[in-house]
Amino acid sequence: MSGDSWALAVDVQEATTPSVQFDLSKKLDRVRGQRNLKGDINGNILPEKAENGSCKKDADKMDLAEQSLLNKLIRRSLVRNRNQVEVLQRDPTSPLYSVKTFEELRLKPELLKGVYDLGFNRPSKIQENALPMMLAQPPQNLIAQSQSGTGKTAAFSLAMLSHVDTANKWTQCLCISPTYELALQIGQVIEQMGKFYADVKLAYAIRGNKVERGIKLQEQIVIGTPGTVLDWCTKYKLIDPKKITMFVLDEADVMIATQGHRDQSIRIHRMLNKDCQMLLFSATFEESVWRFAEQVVPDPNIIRLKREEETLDTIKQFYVVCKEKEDKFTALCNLYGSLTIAQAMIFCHTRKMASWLTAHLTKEGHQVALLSGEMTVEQRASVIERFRQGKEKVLVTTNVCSRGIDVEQVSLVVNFDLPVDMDGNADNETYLHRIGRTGRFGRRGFAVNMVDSKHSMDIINQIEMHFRGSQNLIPTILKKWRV
Ligand SMILES: Nc1ncnc2c1ncn2[C@@H]1O[C@H](COP(=O)(O)OP(=O)(O)OP(=O)(O)O)[C@@H](O)[C@H]1O
Repeated sequence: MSGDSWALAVDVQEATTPSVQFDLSKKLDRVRGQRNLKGDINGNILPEKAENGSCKKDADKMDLAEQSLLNKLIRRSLVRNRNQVEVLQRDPTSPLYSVKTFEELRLKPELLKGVYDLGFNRPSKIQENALPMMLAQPPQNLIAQSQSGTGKTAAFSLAMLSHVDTANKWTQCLCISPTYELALQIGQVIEQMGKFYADVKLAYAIRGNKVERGIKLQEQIVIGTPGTVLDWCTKYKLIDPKKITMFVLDEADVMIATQGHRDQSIRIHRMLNKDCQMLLFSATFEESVWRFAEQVVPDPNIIRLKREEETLDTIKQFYVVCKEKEDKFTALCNLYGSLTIAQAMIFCHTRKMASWLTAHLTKEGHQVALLSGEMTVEQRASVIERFRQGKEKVLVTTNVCSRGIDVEQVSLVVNFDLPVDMDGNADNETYLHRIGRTGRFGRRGFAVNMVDSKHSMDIINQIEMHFRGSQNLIPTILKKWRV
């Protein structure tokens, strides 16, 4: 790899507080004037006079310097994470801001206890706005958009828990989500929040869950993936769809836009009563999907973000220019120190690429976990659980994990392959969901994108253009730093 083959794109001004910014900007100014770079173990970038050394030597020095800089940014940001949530919840421009307390949202005492037990002090903006709409009488439909990691799952989980009539021993709330992992995770949130509400019961309609045909479920809430939920309603007759009074679509845009999911979701929807309350949530809604949702959901309340509000400015985004796959691998190895400061997720386009990358990282002596679609559900559940517990610090995966997965400690997301749609164009929605695996609920996060061709440079440019807005300019965040 030559010294010019890749460069870490760092926007120091965006990524640091004013005092740090000054410090690092000065370093960058010095760095920009030099060809050869060297970093010390404290993450300081030291300029060095040009020598007659080989390209390899130059590259090594630059790698160390760039890696050190990123390590330093991440370490600093993690230290600042501690008070971040409280500060943001007092900032009216933040998606975490609210004027109300949980008490003012009139939650049942059992649920208030559950919320506080989880360590939540105040609701986020989406929770404050959506909960009164979801709990209003007569019931109202809702299509709601809020940035990744801002508490949507908690919001609709509280709505379902508040909605059920515990005297009735049949399924009243049905929630569907696109993946097995996500359904499990939502179920865990409901279980935690409902910990002090003993009479509410929950069932998981997910692959591998053994059930007896024809015996109606007594659980008031069912959470599952569309195929299994459909089977439980039709083939196994465990749920009477006519008795469902609250229907939640999580990651609603993908449920509508992906053909298999859409067909199944529509079939489930058609079986429900006309007056069943419908709640659709996602961090992203492409224009056409939004229009479709408005047609399907009668007279909905709408909570919608402006394009420029969709990105979180607590997630700092970079890109690394590489030549090819092997070069990306070298760049990734150079960043490995940054990946393991907290936890990291690395996204690949295909299962094959994810396996290749995992095998190569392992061969280099790095400890990484792999989660991809061809694994059994038991294997997938075990991998995600180990990652959640921090047993593995780096998870290599595909789009199967791009949405919803909530692991607080993830401080870095790497797009080893940039997200593209079937036509090879930028998949802006997936990009936002992938990087949203970090920066959860006000925490700071980093996203590093690997660019290895003119095509992938075009993709980055398309993503920049898509999210360009007056407030939150991705181009200013995705500035390239070339040495
Ligand atoms: N009011 C709150 N106070 C503190 N933490 C909260 C609050 N609400 C949610 N959280 C935490 O914030 C994290 C993100 O919440 P959640 O998973 O509900 O976000 P989301 O909007 O559904 O994310 P995504 O768009 O990725 O699906 C979780 O760890 C959750 O426990």
